[in-house]
Amino acid sequence: TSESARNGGRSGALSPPPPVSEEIQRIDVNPPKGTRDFPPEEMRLRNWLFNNFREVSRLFGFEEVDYPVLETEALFIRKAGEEIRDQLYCFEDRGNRRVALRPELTPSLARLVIQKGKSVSLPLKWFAVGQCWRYERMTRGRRREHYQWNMDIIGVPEVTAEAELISSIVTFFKRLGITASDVGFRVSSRKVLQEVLRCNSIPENLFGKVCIIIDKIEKIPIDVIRGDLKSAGVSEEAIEQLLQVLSIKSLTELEEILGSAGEAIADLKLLFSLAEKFGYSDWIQFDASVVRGLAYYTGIVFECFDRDGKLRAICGGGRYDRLLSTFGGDDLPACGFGFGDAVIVELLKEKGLLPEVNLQVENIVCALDQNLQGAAAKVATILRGKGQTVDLVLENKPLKWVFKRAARINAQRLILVGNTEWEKGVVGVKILSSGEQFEIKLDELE
Ligand SMILES: Nc1ccc(Br)nc1
Repeated sequence: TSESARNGGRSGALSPPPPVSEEIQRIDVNPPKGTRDFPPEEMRLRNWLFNNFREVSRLFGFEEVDYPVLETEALFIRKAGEEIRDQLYCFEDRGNRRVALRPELTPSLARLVIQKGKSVSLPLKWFAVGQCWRYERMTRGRRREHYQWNMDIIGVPEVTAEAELISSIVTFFKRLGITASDVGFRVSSRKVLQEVLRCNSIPENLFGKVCIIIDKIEKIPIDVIRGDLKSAGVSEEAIEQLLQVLSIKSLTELEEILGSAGEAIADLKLLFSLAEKFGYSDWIQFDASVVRGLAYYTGIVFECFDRDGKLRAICGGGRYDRLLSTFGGDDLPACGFGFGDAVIVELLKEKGLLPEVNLQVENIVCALDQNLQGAAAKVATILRGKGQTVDLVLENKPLKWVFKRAARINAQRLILVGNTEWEKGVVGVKILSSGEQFEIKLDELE
């Protein structure tokens, strides 16, 4: 007919086939460079990890918060030469606003605390698990996103806050089977550097920049460190004193050099005595070379390392008492940590501690005849109403197929809805592990 002729010989077709030149190109089905998909198995491991983050946070009485992954770029513009700034995933949006995918969560926390102002009572104990981003120009194949667990205490100037945070991380490690033989915390205080800079009349506004330069001390040659410090405006004498304090190996030695009057010594001595009370003395050690790579830390800083020395820092944190005022808010004492989702998984693999997180369904429900699909749906609904997990077979499939699916989803029992049984008000049950088979009344199902 003329219609079928118009449709390339296919009668009834609604529209002509696309002209050959508009063939649909297959899109790249991989996620964007540096990002990950989480298919079911990977998502089960991620949920297991994040549930441990959340359970520890709950044990410590922390409240969960969250913020947009997209923030104004200004929140992350700091002039201390941090890597996190160099790799900011920033762009101009369609409203010509400068925005950025957050590289960390702490500035968002500071923004929300300022926004809440006097309406929140201190101390705040907040936690978040959020995706953070970076954009590295030369894509060394490194990831551009990861998830970070953060716990922060706002409003507590005492070192008890830092001691509590380290305790929460130790609690997390213990839950996963990680011990003080596997990992340790290197602890110091930036007040050590602050006291050296003050003694040498180095302007306070250089403090952040000096810390960022010193944080690279194990990654770049010492002469480059000296050069960078000199260019930043630090005197030769101050540079030598800085490098000297960084090599101090004990609190006793530190006290000899700085004297016992300074805040740095007092904070560190209190932290180590609290560690004793919390029961995690075996997990922490003083290490004057720890500065951490974020400009806003002002006091205690710590990072967790694997004792085999194979991995990057597992987590890190510290006190940041002056962050809020950098956003125009009133300063509040604050401390917190960030714990990424990548290195910890590498550590668990190393230690053989990755959990078996298999899919587990209690029931697979199947109609033996197509006319019983409604009955099967009713059985599934009854079970689900009792809190049972149910995989309902949605198509007319042979039993062989059903048994294969039952095995794949690791179902505990197969519920068969057949005509004869249904007329008697019962269903067939097969316990898949034992093969035991029986009938049961609908209202006795549980
Ligand atoms: N800050 C940051 C963000 C994303 C990744 Br991956 N690593 C560090």
